[in-house]
Amino acid sequence: MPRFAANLSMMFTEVPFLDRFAAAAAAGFQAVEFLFPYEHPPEVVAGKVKEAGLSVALFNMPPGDWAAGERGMAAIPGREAEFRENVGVALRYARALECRTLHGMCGITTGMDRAACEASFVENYRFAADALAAEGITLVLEPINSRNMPGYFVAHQREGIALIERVARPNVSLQLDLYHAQIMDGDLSKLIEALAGRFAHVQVASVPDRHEPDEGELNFPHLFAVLDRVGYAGWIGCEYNPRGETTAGLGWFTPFRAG
Ligand SMILES: O=C(O)C(=O)[C@@H](O)CO
Ligand SMILES: [Mg+2]
Repeated sequence: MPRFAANLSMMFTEVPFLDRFAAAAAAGFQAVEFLFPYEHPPEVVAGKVKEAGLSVALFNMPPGDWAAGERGMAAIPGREAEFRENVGVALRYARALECRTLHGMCGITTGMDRAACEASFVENYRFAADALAAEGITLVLEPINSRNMPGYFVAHQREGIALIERVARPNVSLQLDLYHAQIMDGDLSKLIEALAGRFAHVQVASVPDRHEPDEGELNFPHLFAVLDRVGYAGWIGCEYNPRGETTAGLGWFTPFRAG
């Protein structure tokens, strides 16, 4: 049975960030994920998580200057000191939120020397993985489609796997976002089977419009069954932009609600 985490950066945006935890719980979610919690102190976010009785499935390490177009720095040569400092920041939040999976965004690497970017990525991910291992935290790498994020360091799932193999740390894994995977790779049933055991987090949204997983070119009941069949027992993040009001679009979730 798939287990879904509401993505609070995209869902329940009718209310301020700190109120989205209660809204997700009221809608029947038992877990949440979000991009960045850093505008609020860790203990404040942790209080909201606790009050709502939720688990935090995933969040991202600080990405640099998001408003200026930065999308992480794990693969940006020259930004190693900042990346490493951010490991400490993310770790403080992960401890407070009891979150065991962190996504380290890599950056836009257009025009940069690929070998230098890969070398920086491997060293940065090793550093982060070693720091997080002591806390039982897994670091995940997410390939992101080149239509929504042109120039992002990694766009294809198998490219992500090859990079993870180079990092060679047991607590580094793939974040399999089926929205990006469909756009860049396709053949999702076989892809999930081929990657089974090598992804630690899954995300979903319809393709091409990134809405609820009940429309578009993907057959979600089938894909959820494939994830079950290959033994994936982790969270599935609902990283979609609701078509309208968030709760009005949750019909697809009714069969999966707990209780
Ligand atoms: O865009 C996505 O997909 C994500 O999962 C984000 O964490 C990265 O922008
Ligand atoms: Mg994603």
